[in-house]
Amino acid sequence: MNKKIIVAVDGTAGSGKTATFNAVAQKIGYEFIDTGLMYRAFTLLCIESKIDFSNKEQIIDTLNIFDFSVKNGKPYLNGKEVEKRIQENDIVEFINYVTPIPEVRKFMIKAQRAMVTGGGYIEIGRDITTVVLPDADLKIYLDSSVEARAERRFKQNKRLGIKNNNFEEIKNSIINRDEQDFKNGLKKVEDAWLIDNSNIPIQDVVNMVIDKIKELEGK
Ligand SMILES: Nc1ncnc2c1ncn2[C@@H]1O[C@H](COP(=O)(O)OP(=O)(O)OP(=O)(O)O)[C@@H](O)[C@H]1O
Ligand SMILES: Nc1ccn([C@@H]2O[C@H](COP(=O)(O)O)[C@@H](O)[C@H]2O)c(=O)n1
Repeated sequence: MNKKIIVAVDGTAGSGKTATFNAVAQKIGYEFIDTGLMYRAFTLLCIESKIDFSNKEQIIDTLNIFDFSVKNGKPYLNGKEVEKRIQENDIVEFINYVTPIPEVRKFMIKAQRAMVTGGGYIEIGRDITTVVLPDADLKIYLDSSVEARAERRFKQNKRLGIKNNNFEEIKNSIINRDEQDFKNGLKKVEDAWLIDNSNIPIQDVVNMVIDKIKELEGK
């Protein structure tokens, strides 16, 4: 019986981490953890709590009332399902106030590490290969051009009926999030497999990754 492994994935905003690795996890029977949902849900809680985002102490204090869970693949904030809400534009507008705060990252990293209790997990984010799961069996860094990412997000927002869907605003938002993510430590580590999917259909990326996981399971 092949042994399931731990897969850690980092990558730039909108590069396709969720769509690609959710599909991989479903096809091979792995648990899928999207750590970005936690940061988005926490940012929503800060918005709903009407805190002053320039006041770090208020953001840190909000951790005390932050209860996050995933049920049937959907994110829940303090018992309320928030899957579509946390993809709205105001989340991205405020998230860069939240993600650089060490106390917030420490809280999230502890929770994200505890979710992976052995083989059979795929965890995605910005600091998974570097901080959360540095000993993962397979590390992947997913990237695409800014143009490709903006185009995809624009089309995705249209499909989801997200309000105020503007291509240039999306492109600038991606550039700003990249800038903050790199400041927060996003990088391709030496032992990570770089996949640039700018011109690779998602299904081909899914198949490439599954082949690699199967190879490593058999070792
Ligand atoms: N290889 C690909 N070719 C074309 N479109 C893709 C590819 N991979 C993903 N997409 C599409 O790009 C969009 C963004 O993908 P996704 O939301 O999975 O990115 P992400 O990295 O998880 O984003 P975020 O960092 O904001 O959470 C989705 O519409 C997805 O279907
Ligand atoms: N491990 C992580 C995951 C995410 N972030 C920040 O949260 C933002 C939202 O994440 P998405 O994957 O849904 O885009 C993201 O832009 C990062 O700034 C993080 O810092 N660490």
